[in-house]
Amino acid sequence: MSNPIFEHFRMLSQMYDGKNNITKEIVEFTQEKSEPINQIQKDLIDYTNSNFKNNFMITDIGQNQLFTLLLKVLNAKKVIDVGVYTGLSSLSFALSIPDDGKVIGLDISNDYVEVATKHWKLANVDKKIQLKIQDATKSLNELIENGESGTYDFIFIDADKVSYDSYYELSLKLIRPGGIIAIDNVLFWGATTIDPNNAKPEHQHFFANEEVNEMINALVKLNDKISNDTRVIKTMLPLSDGITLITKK
Ligand SMILES: C[S@@+](CC[C@H](N)C(=O)[O-])C[C@H]1O[C@@H](n2cnc3c(N)ncnc32)[C@H](O)[C@@H]1O
Repeated sequence: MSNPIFEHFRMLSQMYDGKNNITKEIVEFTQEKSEPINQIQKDLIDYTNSNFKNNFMITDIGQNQLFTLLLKVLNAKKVIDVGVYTGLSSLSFALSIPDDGKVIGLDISNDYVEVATKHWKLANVDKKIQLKIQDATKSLNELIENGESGTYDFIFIDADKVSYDSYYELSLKLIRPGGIIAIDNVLFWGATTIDPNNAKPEHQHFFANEEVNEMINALVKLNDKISNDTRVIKTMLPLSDGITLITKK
């Protein structure tokens, strides 16, 4: 897998390892002091890190600890995972919901299904996860057409950045009153906080790739839209690569 965009992302993720001026040691400290993840979650992280060059895509431990807490508080039974990858977020969701709960996992790629399902089976939660492999916008529209609007407790958005606005609008339809939508990568290694026209020389690398630029633009627009969106209550957390939590008014 020598996709040039992956190499660019790898460089960015290495440069911004101590994200948001919080050192790696501090981040690890917060994770150690939080609800522990289980051995299968740890194995899945290790397996992904050792076997996939695009391992920067996996959610981190702190995010999954947050999901565990939020799902318990919400008494969640129905969850949508928009962007499954090797299956960590779906695994965390499935572990946090009751036996009759369900996680709808949406991904466009078959490349990671085997790894994901293997770990879901090992954790004995595979029956709670329903995977749909096609464009996530199409899947979200299908859920709406199936009459599932207003029935989901939690929706995590972590797939194609340029499509985030569509995911957001469709999620607003699918989420129940009091449910939470979580949007990942809202900081994008800090790029969304920088004005490209006044970027310092050390930040120029963010805008050096057209495809990455398109993603940054989409995220900047969505961050602005959500911050002015009177339909919702929101909070942007500098956790991991930035995560915005949203509930409908
Ligand atoms: C950042 S990863 C998700 C990480 C995952 N949530 C985790 O916990 O590790 C993004 C995923 O979105 C998928 N993806 C990209 N474009 C998509 C699209 N248009 N529809 C559905 N999935 C898409 C990719 O195949 C990739 O697996």
